[in-house]
Amino acid sequence: MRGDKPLPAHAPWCMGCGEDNPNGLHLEVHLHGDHVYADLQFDERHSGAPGLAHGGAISAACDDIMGFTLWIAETPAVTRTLTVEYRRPVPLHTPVHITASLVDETDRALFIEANGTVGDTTYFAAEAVFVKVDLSHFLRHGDWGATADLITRFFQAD
Ligand SMILES: CCCCCCCCCCCC(=O)SCCNC(=O)CCNC(=O)[C@H](O)C(C)(C)COP(=O)(O)OP(=O)(O)OC[C@H]1O[C@@H](n2cnc3c(N)ncnc32)[C@H](O)[C@@H]1OP(=O)(O)O
Repeated sequence: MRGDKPLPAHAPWCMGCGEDNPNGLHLEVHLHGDHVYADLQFDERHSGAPGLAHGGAISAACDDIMGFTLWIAETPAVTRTLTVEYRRPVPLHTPVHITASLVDETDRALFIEANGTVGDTTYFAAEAVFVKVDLSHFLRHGDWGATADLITRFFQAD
């Protein structure tokens, strides 16, 4: 059983967890046992209907935290499908606890679930399939320096 451990952001400008992205969600993700978690509050940068979080922002939070189960799976992978069930509207400036865990795995695919709660109530839940990729996936689209930084962040939490 792994202890509680902070994980590094995917990248400084990552919209989900990057510390340098002024409009990001700034997720601070921890590994705890067989799951990862973060506590966040949506604000006006993430609003949809007045006073409520945008569905896309909620989806982004799910996608990003699921991207931290890669430390559990110990493999790079990217989102192939993501389904979000929006059970209740999420008010801005409200503490949300979000968790994600790896529920199954094949040679190429990771099956991941996420859950967002306010208090004891689930406000949203998500399922995703991530497909394992090798590092060339990132090198094809990012510059070498940024990709090296990504790889360093991925392995520094070991
Ligand atoms: C340093 C690291 C840091 C890691 C840092 C990670 C950062 C994460 C950030 C958060 C997450 C993101 O935002 S990720 C960004 C959003 N996602 C993307 O940009 C991905 C775009 N899509 C792609 O690049 C591509 O479609 C891939 C790589 C996902 C897959 O391409 P492909 O390899 O040609 O795909 P394909 O052959 O069809 O499928 C591969 C295998 O997966 C299986 N598969 C595919 N879909 C499914 C499915 N729904 N359910 C079951 N299995 C499936 C197939 O059967 C196949 O198995 P078999 O027949 O081989 O057995």
